[in-house]
Amino acid sequence: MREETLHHRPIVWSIAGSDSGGGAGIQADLLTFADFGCHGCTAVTANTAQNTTAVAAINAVPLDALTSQLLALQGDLFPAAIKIGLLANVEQVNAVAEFLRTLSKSDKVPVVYDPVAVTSSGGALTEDSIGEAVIEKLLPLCDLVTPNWHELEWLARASVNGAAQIASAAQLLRNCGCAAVLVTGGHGELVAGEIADFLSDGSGADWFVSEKVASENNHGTGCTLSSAITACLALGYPLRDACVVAKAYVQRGLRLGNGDKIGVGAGPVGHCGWPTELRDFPEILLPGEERARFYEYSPVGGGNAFVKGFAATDSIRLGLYPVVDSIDWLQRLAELEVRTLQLRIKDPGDDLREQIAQAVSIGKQYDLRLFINDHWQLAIECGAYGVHLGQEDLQSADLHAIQQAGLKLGISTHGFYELLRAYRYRPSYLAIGAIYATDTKDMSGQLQGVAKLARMARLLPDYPLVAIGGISLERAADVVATGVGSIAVVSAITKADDCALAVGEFKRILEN
Ligand SMILES: Cc1ncc(COP(=O)(O)OP(=O)(O)O)c(N)n1
Ligand SMILES: Cc1nc(C(=O)O)sc1CCOP(=O)(O)O
Ligand SMILES: [Mg+2]
Repeated sequence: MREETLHHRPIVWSIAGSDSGGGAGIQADLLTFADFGCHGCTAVTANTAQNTTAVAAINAVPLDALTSQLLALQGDLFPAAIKIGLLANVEQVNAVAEFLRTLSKSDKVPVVYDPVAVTSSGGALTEDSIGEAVIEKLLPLCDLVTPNWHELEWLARASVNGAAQIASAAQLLRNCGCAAVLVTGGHGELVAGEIADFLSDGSGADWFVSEKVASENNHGTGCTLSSAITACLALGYPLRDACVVAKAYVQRGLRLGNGDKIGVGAGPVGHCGWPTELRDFPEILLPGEERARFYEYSPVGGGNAFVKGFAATDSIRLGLYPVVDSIDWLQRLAELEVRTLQLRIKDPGDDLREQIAQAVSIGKQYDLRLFINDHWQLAIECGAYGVHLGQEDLQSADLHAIQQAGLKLGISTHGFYELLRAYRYRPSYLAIGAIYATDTKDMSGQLQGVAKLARMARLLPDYPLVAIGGISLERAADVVATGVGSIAVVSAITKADDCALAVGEFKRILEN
C-alpha cells in the first residue's frame, strides 16, 4: 500500500480539530499538504469554535464519528504518513492509538503527533486528563512528537527552563517510546532574537536556529510545522531533512504572510509554497561554535572548535570532476585537459605519502584543482590544492589546520540537513549526492534524485556545487539542468570504453 501511495501524489492524513477561524488545525494542515504536493485526508476530532482572538468551545466529535472517518479512509485512501493534532478526550486518545496499532500491523506508516494541548498563551485546549493515556498508549506509536515548551512540561511532568532542561525533558518523552522529539521554540527565546527548535532521536540531538520574525500572523505555526514535516516524510525525506524543510516553510509563511490583515487578533501564518530561499532555512548549531554554549550544546564526539571560511576556488563552476584512485589515472586525465580531479585512495599501502606527493606534483605541473580525499594531514604536508572530506570527518579533522594552510575544502552532503550543516563551514565547494544509485559505493537510503538536487541548488545559486553518484553521460544533461556547475564521476570515466570520448562528451554537456 505504502509503495503505491509513494508513486503517486502521496496521501497524508490529518487526525485533528477543525479551526472555525481557518488559521490552525485541519484547515492549516490541508493548506500545507497541498503546498507540498500531497493529497490531504482528514478525520476531524473536534469542531472548535474560535477566531483570531479566542477559543470559545472545543466541541469534541462523538467517538463513532471519529472512528467511522478513520475506517473510511483506511478502506480506500491509505496514508503515506499521518499527522495527529488535537485529541479532545481520553476516549479519542485510546481509539486513535488502537487504530494506529492495528494499522501498523499491516504497514509501517510514519506518525507525527503534535500534542495540541496548550495554546501559546498557556490556555488548555483539551482535557488535562488525557496526559496519561497519551504517554502510555500514543507516544509509543509515534515516530515524532512536536511539543512546544508548555506541552513538553505537560507531557514530561517537568518544569522546563533553559536548554539543558529542554534536552532532558525531551529524553523523558523518548523514554516513553516515541522515536524522536522536536521541541518547538516559537514561544520563547534562549538567545535574544533567535527561535530554536530542539530535535532528539536515536542518532543524537540538534538545535535548529532561526531568526525571530516579528509577525502578527503567527496563528497555526505549530500545526503547519508538524503537517509540513508529515508531508516531507510522506515524500520519503529522512527526519532531519523533513524538519529543516518544514521549519523553512513556516519561516517563509511568517515572513511573507505578515502583510495580511485577517481578524483583529493573531492572524493565520502564511502558506506560501515550497521554501526556495536560503534565508528561511534554519542554521544547524555546530558543536564548538561560540553560541553553542548558550544552548548548552556539547554532544559527545563534538570535536574541534568551529572554523568557518575556506579558500575560494578560481571559478564557481568546477566542470567535469573525475574521482580516481591512482596516479596513472590522474596523469591520463590531466593530459586530456581535465582541470578538476580527486585522488581517492581507500586501501592505502606503505607508499601513500609518495602517491600524494606525486599527485600534488602532477597537479602543479598541469595547474589542476586537485583534491585529496580523506588524507588531510598528508595533503597539508605535501602542499595540495585542496582536500575533500565527508560529514563524519568534520569532527575529527583539524579544520583550523586546513584553513591556515590555505587548502581548499570540499564537503560531502546527502540531503538538506547535511547541506545546511556543511554550509555553516563555508567550504570551497559543497558536494551533493548520491543523485542516482551507484555500484561504486553503498549509498542506499541517501539517494537524492534530480528534483531534490534542483531544490537544493536553488538555495545556493552562487556557491560552487558538485553533484555526485551514479551520473552517466546519458544523465549528465538532467543534472546540469538543475544549476550545479560540476559533475563528479567515478565509473562513467574509469569504466568508459573510450575514456577520451567520455571526457569530451561530459565537457560538451557541462559547457553547453
Ligand atoms: C566530489 C565528491 N563528493 C563526495 C564524495 C564522497 O566523499 P566521502 O563522503 O568522504 O566518502 P568517501 O569518498 O571517502 O567514500 C567524494 N569523494 N567526492
Ligand atoms: C564516492 C561517492 N560518494 C558519493 C556521495 O554521494 O557522497 S556517491 C560516490 C560514488 C560515485 O561513483 P559513481 O560516479 O561511479 O557513481
Ligand atoms: Mg572521504
